[in-house]
Amino acid sequence: MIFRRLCLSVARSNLHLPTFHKRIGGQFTSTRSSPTFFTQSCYNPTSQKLSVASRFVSSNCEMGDARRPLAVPIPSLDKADKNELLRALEASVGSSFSVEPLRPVPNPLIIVISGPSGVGKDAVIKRLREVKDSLHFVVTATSRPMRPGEVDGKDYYFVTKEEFLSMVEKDELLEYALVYGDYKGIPKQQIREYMAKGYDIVLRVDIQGAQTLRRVLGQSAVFIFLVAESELALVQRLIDRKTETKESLLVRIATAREEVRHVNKFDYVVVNEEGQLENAVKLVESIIDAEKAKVKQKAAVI
Ligand SMILES: Nc1ncnc2c1ncn2[C@@H]1O[C@H](COP(=O)(O)OP(=O)(O)OP(=O)(O)O)[C@@H](O)[C@H]1O
Repeated sequence: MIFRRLCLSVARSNLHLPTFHKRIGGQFTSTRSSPTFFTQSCYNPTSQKLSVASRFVSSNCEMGDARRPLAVPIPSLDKADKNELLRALEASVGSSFSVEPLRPVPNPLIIVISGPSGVGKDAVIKRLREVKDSLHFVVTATSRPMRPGEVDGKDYYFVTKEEFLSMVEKDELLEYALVYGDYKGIPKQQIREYMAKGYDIVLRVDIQGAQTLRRVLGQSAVFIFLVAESELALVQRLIDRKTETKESLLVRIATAREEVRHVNKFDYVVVNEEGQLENAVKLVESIIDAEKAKVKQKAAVI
């Protein structure tokens, strides 16, 4: 009888080998252990007897797999050495504890930062650059003249109108627009390259650009609308920047009035309050962190 039971155990164990999960190149694979690797026994609470199928897993247990008490002795928790305890627990549950991250690898994220002229998009991005290193800030191509202090290839790619139109022709831009008489556009190749390296991508666009990107990317990107605490604060900021003529100042103010109405097309709104740049940056960081922690990840394809 005992011999028959042992044979049954052995035969069944070949169908119920413990499965070990390994991750190779971002994919999960399952590997079955060799039947000689594993030792487990089964406790029969009714008879108080142990039936041991040495060196094999027995599927002949009468209790649920996860909760059944096992014959592998677990040392006392307050006295045992941690490694010894871990080994005993592994033997009891039937597999070694994996060091693979339990969180799935997050997809690269595209973050679109937009808002009216003068609200502080550049200022927020400049600070984000300093505090968060997993981000790639896409360098926009523009046909507008360089402002004092700006660096070609860092702040923008400064190109002529002809060069810009040639990029449009070759479909090299994700989005482009004519803004206050100058072209601005986002090179696709740069995004692809950095997403492939695992970076999250930050795009800085005006409202017009954000609307186009929403059409192109839909819900596959995160859209953040930056606002000042009031219209007055925004105008004062533009005046203080001293980059505008009287005419362009008036155009920017009129445009800003229209633009704030588009806030409901964005996913998040962040107030960049006077003297509180740091708070705005922190909120943008938190938005990115929360998006990266989402179970259902966005998956942008450029
Ligand atoms: N929280 C803040 N408090 C005070 N000043 C700020 C704040 N944020 C930005 N500024 C200043 O406001 C001015 C406008 O900011 P910035 O140039 O970053 O705006 P922008 O949205 O990028 O404008 P544009 O779209 O016209 O390029 C700058 O002089 C900047 O230093």
